[in-house]
Amino acid sequence: MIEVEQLSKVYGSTPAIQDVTFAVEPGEILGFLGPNGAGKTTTMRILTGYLPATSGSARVAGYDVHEDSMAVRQRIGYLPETPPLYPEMTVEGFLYFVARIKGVSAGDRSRQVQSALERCSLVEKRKTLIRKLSKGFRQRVGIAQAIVHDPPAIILDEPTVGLDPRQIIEVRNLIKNLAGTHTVILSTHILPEVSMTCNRVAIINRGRVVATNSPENLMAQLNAGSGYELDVDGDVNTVQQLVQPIPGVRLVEPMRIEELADQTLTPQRCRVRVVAEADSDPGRDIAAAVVGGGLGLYEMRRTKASLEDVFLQLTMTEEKALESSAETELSAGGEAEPVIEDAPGAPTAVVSESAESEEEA
Ligand SMILES: Nc1ncnc2c1ncn2[C@@H]1O[C@H](COP(=O)(O)OP(=O)(O)OP(=O)(O)O)[C@@H](O)[C@H]1O
Repeated sequence: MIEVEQLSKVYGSTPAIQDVTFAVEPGEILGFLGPNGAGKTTTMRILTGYLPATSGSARVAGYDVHEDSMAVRQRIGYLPETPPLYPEMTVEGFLYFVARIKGVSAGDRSRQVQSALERCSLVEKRKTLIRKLSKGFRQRVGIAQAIVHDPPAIILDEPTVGLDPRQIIEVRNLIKNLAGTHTVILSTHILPEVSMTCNRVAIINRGRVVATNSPENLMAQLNAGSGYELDVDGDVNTVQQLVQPIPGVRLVEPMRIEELADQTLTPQRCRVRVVAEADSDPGRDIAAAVVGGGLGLYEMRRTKASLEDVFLQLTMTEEKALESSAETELSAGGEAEPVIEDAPGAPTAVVSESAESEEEA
């Protein structure tokens, strides 16, 4: 349904994405996952026909996004990070308006608008002015405008940013319900969003796709190690100095505030996550190092490898490879790092030779 091959975009002299290749099968939800600035929005905007690529090709339902951009726009629903809503229109009036400009025939409009209202749980708000809606409801209107013309493909860019936890659950359920009847790309930097909503994930880092697969296969493919969570009477730096050198330890990092169930931390106490190398079990040595270093160990528990571990492993692998490739290039002109992909890439026609900045199609 969606095929992206060797897609690149250069802004001025800055490459935003390079040789991005992936495919999304009909009915599938693909999580497009990457840190800030990785190139997600650039890829989504090329796919939706709003931005020309510098090279490579992308097709939606068989139509080239550059050559047949009108056909693509009719077959794709797009929720940008900031949905383009008209605040002075009612929800229903806005959806009728979008249906009309997306080419839904007059005879079908009423049925399609009603269907979008129902799918997005907006029936009770149909007569409400958009400016009077909460952010969560506005996001639903954003999704409703993306699906009102019943497109086979839907692209959602960071659909849950800024929502409260209850709204996040509702929007994720709504997205899951689109699977099967629609092909969805969900662009996000939120890892749990991908595990909860998507059957496949493409990880993008620094403009390059570094892996595409199901989350489970990615973990198996990379043989990601398990890990530990530690609650320590000591500061993070000291824990890192004690634990990082232990054989079998890949990474020691502080846990983020939102992952912590309580707020009992003081400057003298920290929680850290330790990611272990595959096929290693350094738990005993970690406990001994912490206690032997004079720190109190309140709690230590095993954790299973997560998508986050895979993400860290992939992005760290690439950063290390980039560093070593830069070093090699300085001395001898070396090769770039390998990437892990299940979709074979093939060189394709150049879409546009221009290296423009900030322009739109
Ligand atoms: N119009 C532009 N002109 C110049 N550079 C740009 C432009 N838009 C994006 N970039 C650069 O291209 C790279 C990719 O940006 P992009 O917005 O696609 O990333 P992203 O993964 O969507 O990030 P975020 O999650 O922060 O939105 C970044 O380095 C960004 O600074």
